[in-house]
Amino acid sequence: MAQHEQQWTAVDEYLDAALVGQDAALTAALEVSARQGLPEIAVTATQGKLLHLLALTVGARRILEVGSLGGYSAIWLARALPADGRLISLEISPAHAAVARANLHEAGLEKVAEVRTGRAADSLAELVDDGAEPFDLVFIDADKPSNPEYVAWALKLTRPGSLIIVDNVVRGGQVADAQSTDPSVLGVRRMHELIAAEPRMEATAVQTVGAKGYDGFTLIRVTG
Ligand SMILES: C[S@@+](CC[C@H](N)C(=O)[O-])C[C@H]1O[C@@H](n2cnc3c(N)ncnc32)[C@H](O)[C@@H]1O
Ligand SMILES: [Mg+2]
Repeated sequence: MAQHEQQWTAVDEYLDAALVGQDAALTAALEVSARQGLPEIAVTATQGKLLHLLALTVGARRILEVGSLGGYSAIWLARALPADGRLISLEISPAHAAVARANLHEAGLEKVAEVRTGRAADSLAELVDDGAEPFDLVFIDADKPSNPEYVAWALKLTRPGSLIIVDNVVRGGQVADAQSTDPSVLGVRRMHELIAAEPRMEATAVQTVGAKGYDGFTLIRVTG
């Protein structure tokens, strides 16, 4: 690991200890996910807590997540919901979805959180067809080439004032490379073009470093 990456990880460890703390359900969720062979690509603890605090700050009652993996970020988000709130998380892999459901159950969140298996594009279309109530917060963290599509669906499934958060938009800095042919970089760049051209969205992005490397979030407020 390069020296700056060691430092980012050390700072994440310090921040976890200083501000986040240990949590049995979240630790267990990561342990179970690793044991089941899921890739270690969940958000970090400091990022999970950021999602949690943002959901509390917008008073989210309904949260939509695209990309569950083992349910780690879903636990952080669902814990911000009131008792009658709802989190729907979309996951293509039946194996990942099963781990996420078990982890949400172990965290005592099975009454508010649901994992739907299938291609997110299909599940999102179903939510629109079913006339789902608008979501207050959407967290997009699945296959990056589909980001433009996911943001377009999220706009249909939210209301003015909703917050949409997209993970992994910096990609180690590759996002700034206009010549990149990487499908994930292209997905993020096209998503930003779509947002910039959409009068019903206002957005910014933050670059992040930490235990999971150099990346970032795009934050979108739905304005109309
Ligand atoms: C980065 S992981 C999600 C991490 C999770 N949000 C967390 O931080 O704990 C991305 C997930 O998206 C899922 N995924 C990939 N393509 C998908 C698709 N087309 N529809 C739904 N889920 C998809 C993957 O199987 C994987 O579990
Ligand atoms: Mg991510």
